Amino acid sequence: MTKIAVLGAGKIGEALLSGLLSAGRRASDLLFTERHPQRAAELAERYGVRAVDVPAAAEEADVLVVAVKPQDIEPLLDELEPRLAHRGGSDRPRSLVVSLCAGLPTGLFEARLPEGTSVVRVMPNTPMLVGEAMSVISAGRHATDEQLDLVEELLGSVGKVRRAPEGQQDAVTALSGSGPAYFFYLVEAMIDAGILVGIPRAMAAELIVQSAVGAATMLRGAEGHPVMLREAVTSPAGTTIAAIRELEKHGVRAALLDAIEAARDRSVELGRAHEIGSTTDQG
Ligand SMILES: NC(=O)C1=CN([C@@H]2O[C@H](COP(=O)(O)OP(=O)(O)OC[C@H]3O[C@@H](n4cnc5c(N)ncnc54)[C@H](O)[C@@H]3O)[C@@H](O)[C@H]2O)C=CC1
Ligand SMILES: O=C(O)[C@@H]1CCC=N1
Repeated sequence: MTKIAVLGAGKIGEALLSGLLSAGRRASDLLFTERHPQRAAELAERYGVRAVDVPAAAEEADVLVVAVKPQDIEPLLDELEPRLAHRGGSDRPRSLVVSLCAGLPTGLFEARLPEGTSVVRVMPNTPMLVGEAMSVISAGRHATDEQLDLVEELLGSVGKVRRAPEGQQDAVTALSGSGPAYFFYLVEAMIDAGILVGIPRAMAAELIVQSAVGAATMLRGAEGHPVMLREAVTSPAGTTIAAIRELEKHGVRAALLDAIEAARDRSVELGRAHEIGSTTDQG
């Protein structure tokens, strides 16, 4: 069985470990590294997965999933490079490197890791925790079709997967990578509105969350385009159109366009901060 090591077990790293276990992968086929010992101990206890250091991960794993913040990538690459070079000298195939890092191009990994290292860039999202991730994958220069198939299979066990050219990854990051946060933000604001119109918080939360689940299920089903679904809720001289007028007046649609464009731009900036010779802020 393919052995997978998650390098950096924060929010998305944990979501991946948890999702792979729920999908039936054996704990003994998973490893992780985590620089905070207390966090490492908690996760090892919770999931029964072994915490190791980077050299052990590079030695044992077939797939190395990089899940540290883009700002933390440099020291990790420094640590990984000699280990992958060492493994390249043995009979075993070199590990496949899968990056989940927002903004970082496959070219960065290829430039910093031993010549010929296969890299796949992935933008997942946190619904991976419940087997409902949306992941978009792009091959680096040396990744083979078989390696891309392997990554697709891995991520397919924790949600939906699409392939896209790497040039689209910054936009993808802004849409589906960050996307769950926009929905959580909306739900939070709608619950507050429930309080404003006199509904107790717990009940407001139940009404809104179930409406979100129902709406998402309809969107995913055969029912059609979001405009048609919205029109079906919007009665002449009714309540919904009164609300929509306010949303339009407050520029919510324009705010979403600007927000997603800003997220795309930030992803590009995170990548640029790691260009060779760059002195720009990496935060
Ligand atoms: N949180 C999200 O919704 C998504 C995050 N991502 C990407 O995933 C990556 C991780 O994001 P989060 O999980 O949110 O961040 P996080 O900060 O929760 O997790 C990163 C973890 O890596 C550990 N770490 C840092 N350097 C390390 C090293 N050298 N060795 C071992 N462990 C190390 C940190 O202690 C931390 O626990 C980022 O690059 C982000 O762009 C991608 C898609 C969605
Ligand atoms: O906010 C971020 O930078 C990460 C990438 C996509 C979602 N979370």
